Amino acid sequence: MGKRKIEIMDTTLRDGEQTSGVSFSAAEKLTIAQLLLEELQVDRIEIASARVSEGEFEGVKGIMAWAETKGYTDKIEVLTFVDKGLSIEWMKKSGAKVQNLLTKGSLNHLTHQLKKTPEQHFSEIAESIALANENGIATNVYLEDWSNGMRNSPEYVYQYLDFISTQPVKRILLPDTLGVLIPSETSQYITEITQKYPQIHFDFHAHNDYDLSVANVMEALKAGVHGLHVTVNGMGERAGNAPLASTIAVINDFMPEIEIGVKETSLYSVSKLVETFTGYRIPANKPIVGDNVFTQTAGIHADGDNKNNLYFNDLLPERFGRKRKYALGKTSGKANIEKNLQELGLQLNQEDLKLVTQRIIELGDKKETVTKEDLPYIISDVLDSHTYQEKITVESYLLSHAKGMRPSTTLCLKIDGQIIEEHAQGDGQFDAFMNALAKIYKTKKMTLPKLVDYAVRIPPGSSSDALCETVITWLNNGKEFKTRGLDSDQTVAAIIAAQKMLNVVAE
Ligand SMILES: CC(=O)SCCNC(=O)CCNC(=O)[C@H](O)C(C)(C)COP(=O)(O)OP(=O)(O)OC[C@H]1O[C@@H](n2cnc3c(N)ncnc32)[C@H](O)[C@@H]1OP(=O)(O)O
Repeated sequence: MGKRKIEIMDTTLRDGEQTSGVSFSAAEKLTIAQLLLEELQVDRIEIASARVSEGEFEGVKGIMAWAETKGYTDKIEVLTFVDKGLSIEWMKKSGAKVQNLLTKGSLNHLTHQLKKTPEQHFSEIAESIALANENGIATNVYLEDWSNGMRNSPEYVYQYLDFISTQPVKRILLPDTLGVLIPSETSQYITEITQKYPQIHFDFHAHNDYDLSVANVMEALKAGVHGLHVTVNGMGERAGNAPLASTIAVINDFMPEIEIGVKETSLYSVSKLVETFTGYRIPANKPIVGDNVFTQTAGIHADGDNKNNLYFNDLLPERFGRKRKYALGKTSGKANIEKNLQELGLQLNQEDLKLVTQRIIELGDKKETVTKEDLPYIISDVLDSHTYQEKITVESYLLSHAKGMRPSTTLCLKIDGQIIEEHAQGDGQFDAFMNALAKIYKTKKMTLPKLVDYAVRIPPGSSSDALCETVITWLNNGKEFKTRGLDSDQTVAAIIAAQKMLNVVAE
């Protein structure tokens, strides 16, 4: 049996823009429209609600001017209202050619919001459709609140469907407006409708209020719908719509009877672009597109991947233009570290690997993850520290930094088994630390090297809580040398570097 072709309609630019706080500029709408249709190759897009604003009008006009040059005008839709021709007038001026007319799919909404009878509503819908036709505009109809309509007023829904099936409409759009359906109900309602009206094209429009949008989409497809509405990153009013990326992956992996034309490899880049335009951050654990979803954290998983990719599933990151990562942290084992070393082209012997692993676990106790970019710094830090014997140790310290007061440090230093405590102020916390150190060295009649340079680096691509590397250049008896410290706190990293300096000089 041949595959059943399904239309994917992306409504990021209409329902996705109903995410609280999100508003696309006309230029952003055009860029996203172009990517959706040409890069991802979705079948149709809904780009605006009519009459919303001047900016929205300009956005639609811009997209329609581009669509004309490409022959895409019948793929681009605008949500309109039953409003005595106001929406049609707006569409005409903008150049849009397909209206998605918002009509009432439940008696509750019809009675309480529009305060009309079904007969009045149907007559006004027929007028809107006729007017659209006269103006060369095709019509799809939304049955708003259709899912509650099926639950509470099914006789009205069927009365509506009997009426609309006599009208020149292209598609009927069935929205679960409030995201209240569970999969078994979706299956039941859509099966009833598609069997009763086999000649009609139905789209299903899910919302994610119970996190059931993709499950409902699967049931809707099995029950015979011909199209689906989705948004990039699952954006949309309240909990959003069915997310494009997971919907596509689920269809490709679990529904071999369905054919879709969307390109999986472009899902991630489009998702990131929409994230940038909206400022609406993708949760790290969002399937397919979240930062963490292709990262193995547990040591046993990394080990299993070394042994025949035991912890892979069918969602291979490369399908979506992404790469698998192995996190470094307290749940790491040697395998995680080896995987990262391979990527960096580095090799360690077993003893050094153990030391580096231990250090990463210690760091993981302070910070959730250590990045691959941290690794070279950690290696040089760990391998440096076991090249000399520590004769002098910083036993404890108290750093203080308060508004209106000079930074100060209380320091306990252990020199040849003896603990000495000093307190000093300074221009910053590390300066205060060095001043306390100088006092101790003066008491012990020891010479302290001079600090000649202090450089702080964070590994490239790191976030604000990343490890920080401090490299200090010292001058001792006319010779310069460097020590480095690594920690998530900059002052602590400098203190680690200073402790190394004390031991280098003491050798
Ligand atoms: C499926 C969905 O997500 S539905 C989302 C639809 N999109 C939007 O609402 C976003 C765009 N909306 C807007 O910009 C504005 O609400 C407008 C331009 C449509 C109307 O603005 P206003 O005239 O200020 O009315 P307001 O927003 O207060 O109320 C909505 C009006 O639309 C009416 N309405 C509700 N559904 C429909 C419908 N399907 N067709 C026509 N009118 C409708 C309401 O009854 C109300 O009319 P009333 O003031 O006469 O009682």
